[in-house]
Amino acid sequence: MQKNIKEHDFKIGKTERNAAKGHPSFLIWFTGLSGSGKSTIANAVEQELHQRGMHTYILDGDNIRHGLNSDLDFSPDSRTENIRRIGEVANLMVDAGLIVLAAFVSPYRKDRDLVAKTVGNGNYVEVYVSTSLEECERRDVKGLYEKARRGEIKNMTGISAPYEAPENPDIEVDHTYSLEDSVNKIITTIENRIKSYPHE
Ligand SMILES: Nc1ncnc2c1ncn2[C@@H]1O[C@H](COP(=O)(O)OS(=O)(=O)O)[C@@H](OP(=O)(O)O)[C@H]1O
Ligand SMILES: Nc1ncnc2c1ncn2[C@@H]1O[C@H](COP(=O)(O)OP(=O)(O)O)[C@@H](O)[C@H]1O
Repeated sequence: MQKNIKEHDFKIGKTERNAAKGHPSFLIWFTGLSGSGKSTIANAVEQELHQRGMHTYILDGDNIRHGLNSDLDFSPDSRTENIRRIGEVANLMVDAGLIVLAAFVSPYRKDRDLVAKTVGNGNYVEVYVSTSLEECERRDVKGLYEKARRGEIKNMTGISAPYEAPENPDIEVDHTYSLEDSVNKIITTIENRIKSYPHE
């Protein structure tokens, strides 16, 4: 499909852009059930990074499922395509020099693995928000679980569609963590990650 396409050798690359911004760029991927806290935690982590002068961007359902992926539903194939496209977008943003925070249910392990491969494993930090289904249902932020239990929503993750938990996430937080504790745990890991990058 991609025959006859040759990449141009541009002179300004990720290395130059990271040097200009003063920090490395990578992807922080939040996965977990609906209502587990992905967006809330990603938002708080972004605020913390922003305060430290870092260049960030959040990808989540609001800016992706209403726009780029508005043609996709919640069937298994659509979810896979949703995550594949998001991985490609995140890769461009990481290449552009941003610390990207992505908050998606992303229920399939193979799809998350593809994202990690797309951005490069060294540029992928997986955060598993492992809040239990029971707690997510208790919160029922959007009323989706109640509808799913009534059979009004098909393919609801955790009820009538699968969620494959990460086997080896870089970070795991759940509802026993306060928001502040979750943010601190993630920021500590990110800071260590940044220190381990070669100074460019
Ligand atoms: N069937 C079903 N299953 C799960 N979630 C559903 C469903 N229908 C709608 N929603 C709402 O859509 C949000 C999940 O979208 P994602 O793009 O993150 O899903 S996925 O990664 O493609 O599985 C999810 O948002 P969050 O609550 O922010 O996770 C839900 O609000
Ligand atoms: N410790 C916590 N960490 C994150 N969110 C929490 C916590 N305790 C309660 N919440 C609430 O749970 C809900 C999580 O919703 P949201 O962040 O939209 O989840 P998701 O993006 O995974 O669907 C929010 O209303 C948030 O205020």
